[in-house]
Amino acid sequence: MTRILRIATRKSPLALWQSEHVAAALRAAHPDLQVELVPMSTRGDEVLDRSLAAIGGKGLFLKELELAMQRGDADCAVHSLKDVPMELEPGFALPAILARADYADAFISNTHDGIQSLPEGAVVGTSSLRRQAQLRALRPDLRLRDLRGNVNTRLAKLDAGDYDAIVLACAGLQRLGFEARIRRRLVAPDWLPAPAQGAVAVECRDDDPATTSLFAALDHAETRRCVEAERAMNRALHGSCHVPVAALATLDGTGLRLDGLVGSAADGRLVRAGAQGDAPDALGRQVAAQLLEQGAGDLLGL
Ligand SMILES: NCc1[nH]cc(CCC(=O)O)c1CC(=O)O
Repeated sequence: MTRILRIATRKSPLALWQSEHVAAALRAAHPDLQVELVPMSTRGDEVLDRSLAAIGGKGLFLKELELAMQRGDADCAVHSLKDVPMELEPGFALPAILARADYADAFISNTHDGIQSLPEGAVVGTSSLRRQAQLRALRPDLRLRDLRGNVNTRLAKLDAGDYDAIVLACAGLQRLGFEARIRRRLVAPDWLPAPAQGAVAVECRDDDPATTSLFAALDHAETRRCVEAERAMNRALHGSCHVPVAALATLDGTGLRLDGLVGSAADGRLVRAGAQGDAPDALGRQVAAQLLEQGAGDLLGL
């Protein structure tokens, strides 16, 4: 009998793209498997009039999908890993982390080439405290305005003239065919992405070995090592995707390198740290300790 595997997914164009991407990889790895999407709405999608930081609560984009898995209405869920809380809900696991796409943030504008060439007092749209802190550090004069909604909505608000520029993740833009809108990739040393940005993860119940085993073929070991280091750093800072914490781990012949920063969205103060190592978890905790030594706790209100 062919097994049917149901993937719970949010309904945004990006979430659907990512879930289709996972479905295609699953079908390729398991030709007999019948894969279906179960599109659902989450609280993070529905509450658009307040910033995510203001709504608070972890896992705003996950809860409804997890309930569907617990009810047995879906076997797994697909997420942008950067939206997944550092501590998973008990009873769940991440059986696959797919190969990372572009990790960088993108500067997007119809009129300007980069952050430094924006005119004095220009209006930049982003609701991310991490992006706000880094913008303030580079350009204290900018006027930062909230910008919520899915990628397509945010681009439409830029085009409507509400902002001089906005900042979005390159990965989402590339996945949705908007690569041409990227005016500049924002990269180190000036700029770091969110922990796990650009990585897609599959979540399932941890008591479901039949589903878990299907995903072994999709897991990308190098990406997993990098995002584990980034998430371990954020976890040690008690971070979520709604705090001004940025991190990027890279792998080369000599091992892992992790760079992190913590900032203040209010005044643009930033503290930075970086180290090399082999064990992702220990490296993440080491860089977090260095950040705390330099005063990150004050910036995070710890
Ligand atoms: N918080 C929203 C979110 N979650 C994941 C992505 C796309 C990038 C990714 O896969 O990491 C985005 C949009 C954005 O930040 O521009």
